[in-house]
Amino acid sequence: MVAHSNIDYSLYLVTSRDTGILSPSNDYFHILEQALIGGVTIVQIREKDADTGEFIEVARKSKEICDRYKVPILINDRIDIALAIGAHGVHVGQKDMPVTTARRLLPKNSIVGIGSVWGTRTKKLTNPIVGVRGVGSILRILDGTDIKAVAIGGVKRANLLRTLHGAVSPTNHPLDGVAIVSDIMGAEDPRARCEALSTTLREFRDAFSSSSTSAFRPSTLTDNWSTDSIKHGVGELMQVLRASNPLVHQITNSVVTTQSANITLAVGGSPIMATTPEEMEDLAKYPGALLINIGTLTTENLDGMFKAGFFANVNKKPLVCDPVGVGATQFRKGTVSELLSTWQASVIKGNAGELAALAGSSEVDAKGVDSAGSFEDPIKFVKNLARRERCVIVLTGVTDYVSDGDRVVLLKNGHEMLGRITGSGCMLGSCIASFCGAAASVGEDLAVGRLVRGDMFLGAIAGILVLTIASERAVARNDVKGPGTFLPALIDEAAALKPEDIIDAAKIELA
Ligand SMILES: Nc1ncnc2c1ncn2[C@@H]1O[C@H](COP(=O)(O)OP(=O)(O)OP(=O)(O)O)[C@@H](O)[C@H]1O
Ligand SMILES: Cc1ncsc1CCO
Repeated sequence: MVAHSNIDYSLYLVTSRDTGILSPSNDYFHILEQALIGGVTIVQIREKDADTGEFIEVARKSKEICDRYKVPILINDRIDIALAIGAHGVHVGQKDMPVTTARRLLPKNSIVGIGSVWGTRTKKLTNPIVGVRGVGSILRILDGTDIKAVAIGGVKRANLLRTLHGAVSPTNHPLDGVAIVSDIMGAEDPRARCEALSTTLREFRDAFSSSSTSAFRPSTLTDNWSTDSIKHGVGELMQVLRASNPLVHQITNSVVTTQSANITLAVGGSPIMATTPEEMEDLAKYPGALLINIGTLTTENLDGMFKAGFFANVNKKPLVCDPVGVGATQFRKGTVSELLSTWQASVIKGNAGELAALAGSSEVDAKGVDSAGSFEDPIKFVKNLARRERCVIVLTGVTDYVSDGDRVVLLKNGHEMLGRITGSGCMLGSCIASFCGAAASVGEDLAVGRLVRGDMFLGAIAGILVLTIASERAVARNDVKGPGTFLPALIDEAAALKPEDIIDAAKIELA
């Protein structure tokens, strides 16, 4: 923690002369200068093993370089050295001080480091990993203060946008910056690395400040949205999906794999049900979307889920998460929490039991993969959860609720026959992923500074309307006698559905 005013903390370099970190072709002072040219906004000199004389020497020379670029310099831990070289401040590591205490004790213009966000190579972790979502909760405690906060621990180019996106409180309090060691000090080209980091920071800030609510709202529906504009938007997206035929990569459960692949084909997507971790990076390069459904979770298929989601974020692809049965066991709960701390979902869908478990609410119980109740105020629930998880939330049931944290849409189509076959929720996940893939294919203009291309809110609504309206049409057929004949008829009706059918049949309410 340091006390200083008017400092831009956004790209905060913490130095290291550890030969295990520095790339062999680069000299420490060269790296520092290149990093400053590349856009570092503040430097903290950290020396692990140097004696006082050597520390002063390194600090003095580093300050000369920082002064040339008018970038403030802080010294780690050593007030004497900070005073000796005329540094702008000192970083005093108050290791275990809780943020609530820091909030009370810290002087004006202080800064706290929140971490570790990710694992890190630079030190043995003394702080537990708080995870990106954990940073958001800590930032909330700093609401109403002028204490600045930077995220520390394992932040790097590959996870920077995900870190910035996720590390925002539900009250919309963002980070002031990120502290980075090895991703800069160990880079082959530290200047290029810092330029890339600065660009991401700037683009995120612009996207964040240009949005009336929050930068995670990946939606094109304007403030003039209406049930009509939604219906027409969905109709257009149906055409886009059939024309663009996006790859819909699904890691799903063994109960529903075939019917999920078939419903994906019916709505216009191209399914691939690949689970092996080694394939995830390549698959993420194709345009389309990813669905992760934990219905038959095993320790073996977890690695693929972590990797697939990570690469989906890197490529700004829609990621739909279906936390099937998350309330049923501790294993599922722990795993979903870890998955959501690692990657950012674009849409999370679940029934009341699943979403209550995810939110840590005891209001609705789960009965295995089914829900045993409903929320008293589902509108408030989905809105709050969307804000906390920083994505679109779909709560399924007789009425489906969709929220982006700002708006809530109620969708009242569907038939009770959907509750009489297994995997209707899972097929809904496939439909949502397919439509989000279509939305991404026309959403390039929404991608800058955001973690996903395209309008995920409309994608989620489209997936629900298509499946539920197809279910109504299937039940109305003479050849459908019960759940057994319903399933193939549902797939047929989804394949035959036209945009006009949505416009005629959609039952939409705006909350
Ligand atoms: N009784 C009903 N009336 C209308 N629609 C329904 C009904 N039951 C389910 N649905 C629709 O079915 C879709 C799936 O929702 P549901 O809540 O059944 O998922 P789920 O419990 O996750 O399913 P599963 O575990 O079988 O995959 C939603 O779009 C929902 O609107
Ligand atoms: C029945 C069932 N069990 C695990 S996944 C699944 C499919 C519906 O969610």
